[in-house]
Amino acid sequence: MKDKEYIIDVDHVTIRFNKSRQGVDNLKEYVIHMLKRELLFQEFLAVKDVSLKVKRGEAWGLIGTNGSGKSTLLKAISGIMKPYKGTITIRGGIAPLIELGAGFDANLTARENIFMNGAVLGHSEKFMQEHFDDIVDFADIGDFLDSPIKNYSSGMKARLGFSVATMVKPDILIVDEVLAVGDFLFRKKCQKRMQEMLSGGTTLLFVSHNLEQVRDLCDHALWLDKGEAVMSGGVHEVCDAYQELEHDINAAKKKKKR
Ligand SMILES: Nc1ncnc2c1ncn2[C@@H]1O[C@H](COP(=O)(O)OP(=O)(O)OP(=O)(O)O)[C@@H](O)[C@H]1O
Repeated sequence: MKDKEYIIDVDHVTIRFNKSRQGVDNLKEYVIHMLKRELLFQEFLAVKDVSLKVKRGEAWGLIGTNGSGKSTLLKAISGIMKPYKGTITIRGGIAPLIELGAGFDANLTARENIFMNGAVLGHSEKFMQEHFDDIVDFADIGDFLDSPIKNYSSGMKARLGFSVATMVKPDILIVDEVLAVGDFLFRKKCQKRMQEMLSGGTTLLFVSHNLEQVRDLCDHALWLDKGEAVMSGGVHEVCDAYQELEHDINAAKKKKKR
């Protein structure tokens, strides 16, 4: 297959952070530490030499324990951060739903935020007016439409974010754990909308600790552990292997406690 047929092509990507040993709270402290040469660069690789080739219309689940690099990889795919090594090629438009409330101004109301988000996404006011009722209906935020977002619960923020991001069918939808805060009914509603988008040809990258949801929605999975790709392939094969290991670790912990 020619590489061009991949809508997302992550090729041997490494992402590096600086974990300096000193906690620095302000510029004065920074200068003092720097002068004392205490502020050493401490390299930390959150993603190590990971490749991920996704074809148009595929749905990939990213799984792994806390801190395994899932969100960091998604941020790099969304263009929020640059890889230290390797390349990422994206052939389509992305709707990233990565951090709760990202893209919203906490001091503005939901109504104002919907229009502001639309403008950021390049939609006209007329277009937003046409879609406004659908967005509000799906988010089901009712009486809070004219309250500032800072007064919203995390579930309400997730509803609004999901509703805005999926208003127009994107080529690629990235959903990172934001649905975890939504209630059961809302999660079901989102799952249905994601399934409809998948049937319509959207490509999905989905991070969740809920493996049942991953199995339901995705056809492929990538398992990350401490930044490394442990396994990638069919969703059931990868989830089975991951759950087997989880089961073994829990059994070993129980044995140790006895
Ligand atoms: N801005 C940052 N600076 C330094 N280290 C970071 C930064 N962002 C993430 N990390 C570190 O990178 C590692 C991977 O984090 P990441 O959020 O990608 O993991 P994750 O698999 O999404 O975890 P979770 O399941 O808990 O959401 C963690 O050890 C985290 O502490």
